[in-house]
Amino acid sequence: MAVPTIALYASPPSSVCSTPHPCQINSHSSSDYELNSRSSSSASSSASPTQKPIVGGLSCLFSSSSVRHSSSSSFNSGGDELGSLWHERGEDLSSSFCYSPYSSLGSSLKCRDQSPVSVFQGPVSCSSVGVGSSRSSPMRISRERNGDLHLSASFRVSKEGLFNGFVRNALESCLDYDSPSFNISHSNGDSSTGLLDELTFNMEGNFSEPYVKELLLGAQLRHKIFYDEVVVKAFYEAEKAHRGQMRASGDPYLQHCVETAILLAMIGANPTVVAAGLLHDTLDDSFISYDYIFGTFGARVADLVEGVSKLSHLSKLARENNTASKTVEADRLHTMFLAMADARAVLIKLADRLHNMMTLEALPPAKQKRFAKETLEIFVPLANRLGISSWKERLENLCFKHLYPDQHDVLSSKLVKSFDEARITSAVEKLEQALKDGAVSYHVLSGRHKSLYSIYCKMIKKKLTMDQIHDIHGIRLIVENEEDCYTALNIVHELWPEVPGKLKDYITHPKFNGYQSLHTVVMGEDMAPLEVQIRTKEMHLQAEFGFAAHWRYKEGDSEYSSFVLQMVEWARWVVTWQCETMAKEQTSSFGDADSIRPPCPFPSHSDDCPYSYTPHCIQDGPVFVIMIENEKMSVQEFPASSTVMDLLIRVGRGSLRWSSPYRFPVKEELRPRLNREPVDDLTLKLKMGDVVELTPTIPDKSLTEYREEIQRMYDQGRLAVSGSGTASSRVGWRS
Ligand SMILES: Nc1nc2c(ncn2[C@@H]2O[C@H](COP(=O)(O)OP(=O)(O)OP(=O)(O)O)[C@@H](O)[C@H]2O)c(=O)[nH]1
Ligand SMILES: Nc1ncnc2c1ncn2[C@@H]1O[C@H](COP(=O)(O)OP(=O)(O)OP(=O)(O)O)[C@@H](O)[C@H]1O
Repeated sequence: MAVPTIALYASPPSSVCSTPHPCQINSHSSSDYELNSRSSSSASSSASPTQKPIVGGLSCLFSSSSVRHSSSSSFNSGGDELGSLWHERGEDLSSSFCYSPYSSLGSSLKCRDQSPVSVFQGPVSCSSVGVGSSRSSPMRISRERNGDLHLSASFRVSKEGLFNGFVRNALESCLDYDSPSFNISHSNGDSSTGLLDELTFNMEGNFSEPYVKELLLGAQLRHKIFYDEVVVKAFYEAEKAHRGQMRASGDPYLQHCVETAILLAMIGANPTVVAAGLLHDTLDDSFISYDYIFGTFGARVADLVEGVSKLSHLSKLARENNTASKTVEADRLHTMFLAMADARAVLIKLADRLHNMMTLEALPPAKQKRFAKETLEIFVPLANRLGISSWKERLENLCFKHLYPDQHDVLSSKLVKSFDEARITSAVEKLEQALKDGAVSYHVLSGRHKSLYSIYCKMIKKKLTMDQIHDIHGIRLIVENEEDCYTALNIVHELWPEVPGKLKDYITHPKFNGYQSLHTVVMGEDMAPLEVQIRTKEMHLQAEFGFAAHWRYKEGDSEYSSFVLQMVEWARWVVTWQCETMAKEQTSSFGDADSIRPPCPFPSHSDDCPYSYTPHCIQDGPVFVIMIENEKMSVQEFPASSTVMDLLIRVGRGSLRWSSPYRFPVKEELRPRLNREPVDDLTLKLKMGDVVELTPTIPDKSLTEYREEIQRMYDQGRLAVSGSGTASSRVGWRS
């Protein structure tokens, strides 16, 4: 059988996988990589596990046909062109896998009342187990030291164990994030429960179409948060706002809002965030105003929706200007996204994009590629930095599929044979028993499949065939102390034969970034390679949050300012806090958090704490602003307290003509615009995420004068008006 090769011609972002962009490697160059796989045609028809539609929490979504609403019209979102999409498949290939050691356990896990889960990338993650064999969710597996195997719940256990101390302290400093169900801010800054009364309304009769009710009931089946009064009310408002609007697929626009909100609920977002998720497009795409949302839901929801709208605007600007294709600017963009908006607005934007990517099929191929490229450049790094590994992997895999369909098909067909969920499950069980026998206690024992895109990047980066990648199946063990690491390593090597030359002792010889862990590769079941990582909880914290944080490791050799690091760290805390606290009722029964208390409590780290951050870094850190000059967009970095004048000076427009109070351009058209408003005061301080537009350089005449001149020319007959055509085609120069 002919061995297909991967043609390498497109570009994953260097900022995410520190892999050379495939586009930097010529197609069919010497670095073509053999996959030893079946042909891509057979790939596409085979039932690859990688081709299972992976929908995370969406696996038990009601079928779109049940809510299909016939209309041929489509609505184009203002904030994000993708807003006009919806595809009834609603799900797509992801190389995240759901594997369940006990099928009965797996099938018994219902999506209903899905517990919120932490969003952190880490040894374990979860989302609901698919209902029905063909729909599985991204999933990792873990075992606690008490031996209980957890699927969704296990995630909570490990994170609770590792981070509860941080979270508990974070709670005290982040009261701002309380659910509006209990605490809604009024415009005067007061908080009260007064609005709750207003929120009570009769759902019956509010919905003009039966599908609307079905949508809500479907969401409620998926997650109990959709019974929350604020969420139901947001659903109702979103329905009113988007009534009659359709996606390109012909499905109701509301469905996209609901699915975005479900994605958020599945990672543990609270009612405020889920409500904002439902309303996320209303400012851009409907008659609803900020004030209305503010008055109806309070400041928190309104600010989040506004934050998402701003992010949509910026991402559209970036997409149109291809800004994020430049590494430095992309990096600034990512930081700006995190810094300018509440991290939860970024979460909502990510959920919105994930659902849009899952339904990309409705767009023409050229647009699919454009959005996939932007997603890889902007949104995947954001998900990576926030530590939402399940979304990151799904976004990556979807981008991979649209940007490099041939490579994707080849690789996924190969993986039909390689991925073996049961292999990891059985390895986890075997090691667990051996650890018990050897009296080695542990905090977390977890396993994961490497994602399709991650495998692809690694093949390219290291010039490997797929068979040479040894960590497609991996398990990770977190133990109490260093001694246990080595004891556990011996146990692993007694269980399975070691692959020579693959043992790495980063405990005795830490990596330059401080990363510590023991790595070994063994020949596991069926003599397939299995990577085992063993570390202590402190080493793990360092690997997740410290200098050796996984997101930085994945982004490669980029240099980050301390500001960038602080922003990312802060955003990660906020997001984790958000999701952890929402799971309070779930977490109480799990784990002994105190046994793994982090070195110092969040948010007041000690000076030398490796996980420290400065909460108010925004005030001293640089400011990133979007500058649009001659219709070109760039992301500029300025020191704190810089003004509009500083920006003008940088671009060579800070001449006396601009700065003198007497010679400030009188004409509005000639003034720089700050967030769409003409600037009167050039000493205005720039803020993170500001958009500064510079008008075309017209040295002496204002646009008004030009208009007057054109009018004069017209009056003098130098401008001809043709007798036919549309208004826009009627005026032309007469030679
Ligand atoms: N967080 C974090 N994880 C790391 C770091 N370095 C390595 N890892 C993890 O350890 C795994 C294997 O790293 P190594 O044993 O050094 O292997 P390698 O030389 O990069 O290449 P392979 O052996 O081909 O995987 C990676 O896939 C990561 O999961 C780091 O600096 N930070
Ligand atoms: N052996 C393992 N057991 C459990 N989780 C792992 C293991 N190796 C990596 N992970 C986790 O799996 C997630 C996905 O990692 P991924 O496989 O994409 O990259 P990586 O293994 O960290 O790096 P690379 O591709 O450079 O080898 C990360 O959260 C990572 O920490």
